[in-house]
Amino acid sequence: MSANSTYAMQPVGRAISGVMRPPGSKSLTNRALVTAALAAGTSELTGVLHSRDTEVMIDSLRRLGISIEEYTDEHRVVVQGCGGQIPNARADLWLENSGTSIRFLAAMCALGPGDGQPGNYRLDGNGRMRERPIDDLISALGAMGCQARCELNSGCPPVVIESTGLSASKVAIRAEKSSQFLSALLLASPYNQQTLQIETIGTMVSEPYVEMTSGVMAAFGVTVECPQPGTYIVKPATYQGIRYDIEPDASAASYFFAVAAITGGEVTVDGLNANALQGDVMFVKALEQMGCEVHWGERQITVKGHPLKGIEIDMNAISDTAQTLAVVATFAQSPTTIRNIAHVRHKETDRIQAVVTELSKLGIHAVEFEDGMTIHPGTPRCSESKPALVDTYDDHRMAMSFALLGLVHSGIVIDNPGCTSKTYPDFFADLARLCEESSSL
Ligand SMILES: O=C(O)C1=C[C@@H](OP(=O)(O)O)[C@@H](O)[C@H](O)C1
Ligand SMILES: C=C(OP(=O)(O)O)C(=O)O
Repeated sequence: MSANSTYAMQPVGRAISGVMRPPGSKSLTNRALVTAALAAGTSELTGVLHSRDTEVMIDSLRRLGISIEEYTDEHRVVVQGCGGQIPNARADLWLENSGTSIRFLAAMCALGPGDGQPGNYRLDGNGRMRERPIDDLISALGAMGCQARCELNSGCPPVVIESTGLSASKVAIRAEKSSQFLSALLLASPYNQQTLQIETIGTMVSEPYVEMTSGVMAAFGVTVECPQPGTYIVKPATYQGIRYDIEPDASAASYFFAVAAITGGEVTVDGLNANALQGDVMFVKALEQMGCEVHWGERQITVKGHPLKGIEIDMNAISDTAQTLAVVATFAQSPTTIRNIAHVRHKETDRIQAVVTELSKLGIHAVEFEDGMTIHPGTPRCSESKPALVDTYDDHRMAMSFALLGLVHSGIVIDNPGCTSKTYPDFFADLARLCEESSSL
């Protein structure tokens, strides 16, 4: 799909049922790539996501001198770890608009080449990335003994890191804008020269992602102690190369669960369960509150759609699914209010503003407030003969969530559908396949 194309959705006119397996988790793929790159020995990662966010990570790790073999058709990569000593002392890295990549790699670069010589690295991204904050992480890395700065003094990328390594016993990090700053520090922390105590300042957002980070680190042999909320202790250690299997992406799964919710069908997502490392599996609890039936299996989760009622919900912990829920909310019998997601204004776009703007353009009543939005039930003011173009703001989650509207209502056209390549290049093909297979059930 070219950047300028559009995708005209076709309403399905019936309940959609079926089984889906979304591609591998972006968050787990990018964590596992970093831990495998820093490990001693070889790692084999399976269930890997191949998308722009993981491509920029892999390309950057290679520029740092890490050897990575990709077997794209098998969703598998083999990584030769560097044991914590970055092979190349200089590199220019392009992270496009991948928050996980730029933040995790900034902390990794701060480890330097490990031979006493300074490493010199520059990390940059696209126009939107240059508006996404990173200064809280840069300050923490600076306090741990490296020269780290935002090149344009904007608090955002580009970032320049000069470092001979990290050595600190204690560091504080703000995690009110993004949990990725803390995750980045944790991922690099086993190679800090002393036992490191990290304290978070302020109220942390997106907390399940920090547990995910500890979970991946544990799989590669490093323990994160958490003696009390907001305190993390990591001892000097070396990740050990392993074979590691990545779960399907739970945020991507939210679109398929939503299909069941809005069409009254039954959709099963394979490869996820209540023990998943991804907090976003809990999106189905929001659907349950709205009236859906949820079955938690050992290796799958099923959502069955029923008439929906509006809810009040705090989505701080699962904010990547807030746009999905906002679209589902238009199908409910009463309004839904989503709160405590002010941090989503710093993502691929200002997601609160984008959702409210696009719903309002469609004639659906939606109200924006500082940390969330209220969505009223409604039907888009468009039809086959009078289609409506939904702006997606180069945000994959705007495209994937607003596509749902077009499964039920006529005339929904998604602008720049190719933006899903950030995390889910085959999204529209997979959605069409689910609908086709459902008709033959
Ligand atoms: O650590 C991660 O893998 C992520 C953390 C979240 O970001 P914030 O912590 O910035 O909310 C989430 O939105 C993002 O898609 C992935
Ligand atoms: C916010 C997202 O990504 P990132 O922060 O990794 O760019 C996302 O995938 O929704």
